[in-house]
Amino acid sequence: MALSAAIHLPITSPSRGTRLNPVPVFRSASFSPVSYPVAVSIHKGIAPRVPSFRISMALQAPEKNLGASSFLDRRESGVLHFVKYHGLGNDFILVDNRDSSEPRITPEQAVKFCDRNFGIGADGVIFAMPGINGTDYTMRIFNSDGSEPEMCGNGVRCFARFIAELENLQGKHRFTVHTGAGLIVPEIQDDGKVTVDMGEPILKASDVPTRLSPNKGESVVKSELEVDGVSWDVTCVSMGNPHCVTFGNKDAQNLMIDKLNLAEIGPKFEHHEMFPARTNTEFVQVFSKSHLKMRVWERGAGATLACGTGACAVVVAAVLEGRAGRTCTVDLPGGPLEIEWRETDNHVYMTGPAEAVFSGSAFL
Ligand SMILES: N[C@@H](CCC[C@H](N)C(=O)O)C(=O)O
Repeated sequence: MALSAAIHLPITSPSRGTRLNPVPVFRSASFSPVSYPVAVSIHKGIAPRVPSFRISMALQAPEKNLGASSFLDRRESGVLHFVKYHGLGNDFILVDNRDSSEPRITPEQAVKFCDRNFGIGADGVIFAMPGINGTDYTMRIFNSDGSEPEMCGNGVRCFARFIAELENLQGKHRFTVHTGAGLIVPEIQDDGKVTVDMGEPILKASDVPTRLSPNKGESVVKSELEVDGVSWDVTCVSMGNPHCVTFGNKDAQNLMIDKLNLAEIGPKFEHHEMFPARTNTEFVQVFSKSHLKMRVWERGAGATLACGTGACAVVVAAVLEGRAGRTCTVDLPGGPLEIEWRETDNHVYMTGPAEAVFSGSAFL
């Protein structure tokens, strides 16, 4: 006998301040001889303002003896609850790790979860951990290749929004976050955007690190770097993580960045012998003293739609090369970031969006 089944897929939009304790996507199914609601919660729309809607449909299901302990219940013990966020398309799996200073998953598992075909799909996994040295929280991140970078600009904006949801905070909020790049201070604005005090850029060549010889004090500014038979002009900046910024090469003084074959040239910069810790690379086009456009090849993640630390490094490099002022809009494939390298404290400030996309549970 076939049963009539009503399936409701509530795609909810909790109001601002709804606790976002990651909840499993899959819940047990309860059955009766006549109809059964299957509560498959797709936690889409964690962020406010995402419209909620409901899908109902009827289907014919074969009669089965599905007891209280279903396959999905049994798998509950071996799952990772997560929330997926993005900052201008640079996307991350956020994990509530506030009860432990050990990441809940290994770098190898992070590689699997970041896979866009065989996993959840992301540029990295970010762990929200207890603070140390008097900070509110610690942020750690694994790139999609499993390596662990010191910092992530778009990631820390997502991190701030994630913490606000976990802690049920509303409106303007500021956190102190310990990272591999030291103290980072994100502040959620009234409009939901996040402004981050990214600290001071590091310019000393050996600290970036780069093996290129310093040519401006201890820094490397508009130096020649041979990549694949082409001589590029590069400036090396660390925002806690290493960046190599280029505005052109000997053949093309002003890059037309849309024409670049990033997948071909990017890895050659990333693995260049002049960068002992590998590097992120930004290719930049200047529209005006306050408007730049960049594409990025990220260390450990490849071509991404945005890179926050990269946009900061680009403005620092543009100022050092005399191409731009200290306050710029930087266009990235995923959208714009506002960057200021403040003269008074030498800190770089980044402002941009961060959005929750969905929550779920992944099998470990
Ligand atoms: N996308 C990030 C940077 C993430 C780390 C980077 N891939 C590295 O290895 O340094 C950002 O927004 O800053």
